[in-house]
Amino acid sequence: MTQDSLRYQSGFGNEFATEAVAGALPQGRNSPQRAPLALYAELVSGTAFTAPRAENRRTWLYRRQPSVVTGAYQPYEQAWWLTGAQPHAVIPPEPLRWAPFEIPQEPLDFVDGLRTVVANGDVEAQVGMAAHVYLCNRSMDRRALVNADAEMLLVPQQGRLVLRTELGVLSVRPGEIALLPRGIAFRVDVPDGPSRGYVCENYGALFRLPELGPIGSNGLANPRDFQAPVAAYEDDAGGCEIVKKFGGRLWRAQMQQSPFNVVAWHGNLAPLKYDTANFMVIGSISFDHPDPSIFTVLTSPSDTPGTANCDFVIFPPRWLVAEDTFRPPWYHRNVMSEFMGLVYGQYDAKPQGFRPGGASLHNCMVPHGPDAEAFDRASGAPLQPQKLDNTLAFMFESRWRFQPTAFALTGGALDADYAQCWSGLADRFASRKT
Ligand SMILES: O=C(O)Cc1cc(O)ccc1O
Ligand SMILES: [Fe+2]
Repeated sequence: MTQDSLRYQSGFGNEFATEAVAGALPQGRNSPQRAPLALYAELVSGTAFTAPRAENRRTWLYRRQPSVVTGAYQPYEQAWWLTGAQPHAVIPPEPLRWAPFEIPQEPLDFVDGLRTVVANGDVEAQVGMAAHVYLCNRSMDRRALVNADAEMLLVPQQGRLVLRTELGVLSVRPGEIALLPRGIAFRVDVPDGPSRGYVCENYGALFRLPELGPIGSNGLANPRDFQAPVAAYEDDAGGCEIVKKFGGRLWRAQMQQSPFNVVAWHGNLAPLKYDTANFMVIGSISFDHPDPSIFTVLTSPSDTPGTANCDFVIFPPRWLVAEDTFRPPWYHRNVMSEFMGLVYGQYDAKPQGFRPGGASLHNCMVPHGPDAEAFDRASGAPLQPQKLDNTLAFMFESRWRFQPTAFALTGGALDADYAQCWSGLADRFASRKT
């Protein structure tokens, strides 16, 4: 499947309607006595039936066989994919950083190549999230993944992904992201070979676009730039292994048919892709460095207003024009916890040690900010308009502290010298000058 052959429908949370075969969608009702073309109707809901209308998400599928034909499940071993906070975990109280996570040589697909870096919350309480990396070098072969625990936000860093989902196909390259609803089967193909990226597994409320407040009715991520697939089904009857994440464990079952057998669907719960190049960036045009919340692409709210279960924030190419201002991020300690990754280029607060494919973690109240080199450069730079170009960093920000996993702490990528990047920040208090 080439990128160009794919068609998409536009809009975040829109009521989509799509059929791969004309006449497959029932008209005027969802569940006629006999669905057209002898298809089975199946409803999948992403919110409670009684969720407020503005938040309600569900989709009707018209398929060759309903999902119930999947047989019994057996446990599936994947020791690297972890879920939620562990009761007695010890969380280092200092800033952490990781070198680019290496893609192993051994054959690994998306499921087997997933490595949890940090996690928080409780999947049973539908609270919290995990940040993973995927490190894979082959496509999922006759295998589909169903995550009943969470929706998944994919941030490719190396290599394009072709995501075949029950609702159709998305092609997602680095710089783009994909949002896959809880419970919808998908397969990940890696046409470029060794592939790496980040995953936010969101156990909480569905990601949505942030309120715009005084920004008005336009800006940041515009709804129409989100793209949903059109219905597409496989004819293949060669069988398929379903790997299911359910209650923090993985399970497998063998299906005789492909789960990608949906001929038509309609509704507002759909996989989506989004090109971050379409993000309309707001910034300071006078002075001071604004809070990074202006860069929020998607937010998963918690039950406390304005205090997210998870915000997905990007730091895309943009102009810096603020006058009499230290332009990179200020030194700070935040109540929210920050997991960051870099898709490409350099991040202005950490021009060196933070590298594409790596990550950093600044948990609740852990002090951080520009390294000494960035501080010195930005303190003395002439404040001409400056384009921060060829760069894309991002942050998963959560109200819940992140626990790094054993893979994160002992897997070889941890940067033992991270704190050294601030050691050059000497006390230069002017009154001590002679
Ligand atoms: O720590 C970071 O690099 C992320 C970040 C960026 C910014 O511009 C302001 C605050 C913040 O936490
Ligand atoms: Fe920060």
